[in-house]
Amino acid sequence: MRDTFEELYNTVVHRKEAKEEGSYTCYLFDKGLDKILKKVGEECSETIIAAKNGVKADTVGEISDLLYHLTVMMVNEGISLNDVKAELDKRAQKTGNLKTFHQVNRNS
Ligand SMILES: N=c1c2ncn([C@@H]3O[C@H](COP(=O)(O)OP(=O)(O)OP(=O)(O)O)[C@@H](O)[C@H]3O)c2ncn1[C@@H]1O[C@H](COP(=O)(O)O)[C@@H](O)[C@H]1O
Repeated sequence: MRDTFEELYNTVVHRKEAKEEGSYTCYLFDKGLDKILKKVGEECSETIIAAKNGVKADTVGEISDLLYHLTVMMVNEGISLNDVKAELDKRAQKTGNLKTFHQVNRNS
C-alpha cells in the first residue's frame, strides 16, 4: 500500500540533496532553520484556529500544511521517520499514562 507520508518525506529529502527550479521546499532549505521554524509556528497557530472554527476541511488543510513544514524541519535536523516511529512504538508499550502526567505536573 502507498505510504503518502513516507513519499512526502522522501521527496523532501531529495529536495535537500538536489536543487530543483521553482521548488518551495528548496526555498525553505535555502532560507534555513529560522525560516522553517517560523513556518512551523505559523502553521501550528493556523491549525489551532481552524480546529476552533470547526470546519473540518479547513482543519485538514491546515494539518497538512503543518505536517509538510514539520517534515521539512525533520529533514533539516536529520530526524528520520523511523526515529519518530521508534519513539511512538516505545510509548505504545505503555498505557494508563494519566497518573504519570498528574504526578509530573504536581512535581513541577
Ligand atoms: N505538501 C507540500 C506543501 N504544503 C504547503 N506547501 C507550500 O507552502 C507554502 C505556504 O504558503 P504560505 O502562504 O504560508 O507562504 P508563502 O507566502 O507562499 O511563502 P513564505 O511565507 O514561506 O515566504 C505554499 O507555497 C504552499 O504551496 C507545500 N509545498 C510542497 N509540499 C510537498 O512538497 C512536494 C515538493 O514541492 P516543491 O518543493 O515545491 O517541488 C510537493 O509535491 C508536495 O508533496
